[in-house]
Amino acid sequence: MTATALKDLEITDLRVAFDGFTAVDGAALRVGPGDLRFLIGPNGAGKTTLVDAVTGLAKATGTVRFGPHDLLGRPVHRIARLGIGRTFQTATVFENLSVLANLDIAAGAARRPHTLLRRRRGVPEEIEHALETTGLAAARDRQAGVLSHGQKQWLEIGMLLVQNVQLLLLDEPVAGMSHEEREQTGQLLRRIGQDRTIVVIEHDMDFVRTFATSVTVLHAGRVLSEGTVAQVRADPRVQEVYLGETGAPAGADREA
Ligand SMILES: Nc1ncnc2c1ncn2[C@@H]1O[C@H](COP(=O)(O)OP(=O)(O)OP(=O)(O)O)[C@@H](O)[C@H]1O
Repeated sequence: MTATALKDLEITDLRVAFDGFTAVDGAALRVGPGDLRFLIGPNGAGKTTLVDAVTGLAKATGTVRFGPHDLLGRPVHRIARLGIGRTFQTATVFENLSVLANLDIAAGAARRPHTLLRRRRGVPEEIEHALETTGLAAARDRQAGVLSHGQKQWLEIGMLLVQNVQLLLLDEPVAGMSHEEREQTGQLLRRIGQDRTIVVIEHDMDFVRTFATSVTVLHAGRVLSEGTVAQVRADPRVQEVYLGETGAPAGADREA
């Protein structure tokens, strides 16, 4: 297996059912590092459920592999230990703690017990690096609760970076962000996506157009179309169920 394939996410025939309702119905996709993949589609298409299945939160059948590892059937914490992390639509940071403390706790989850016991002087290198990468270096001593919406999302991404996450699944990271924050988030994803595998669920088509290198369109739990932004926008099936001829999402309650 090549170094790149070691970080490939490969999903085949994925199915998730809730009480007889099939939310993901045979979805398949493959994505590797350096490819900023966006997962788009109407409300209820199964995007979040697909990510839940990859991260162990939803019971699924089919296969989900990350590099050499089969993920289905593994508990959430074991999947996390394989270097797989996600963010949710609402950032989950410790609001009463500083940015630095949040990163330290996240890094602690990935440290070995003997390293945890050792007294540490200064800020560990991986935390310093995450502060720089996410643009939060100047905000390191601020309480997470007073950060802007965008900064909280970046902190959450930073918390994944210090855990050395190699596959990131992000659920609508720019929802509620200012234009400038969106731009900064896109640049951040480009930076960290060079050597990590990233899948972003997104409704904001301006953001998708600017930053996606490839797009998977999900509809009714299946992959309807896949390709570059231009290719999926030109696909009549995508126009019919989601984007329309103007490229604006239909059937999504958030506007681009
Ligand atoms: N725990 C659950 N129990 C029952 N049905 C669920 C559950 N989670 C999701 N569903 C249903 O599965 C379908 C897919 O939901 P999902 O949240 O994955 O869609 P989505 O594409 O992420 O939508 P959105 O863009 O609105 O976030 C929906 O019809 C939803 O109501």
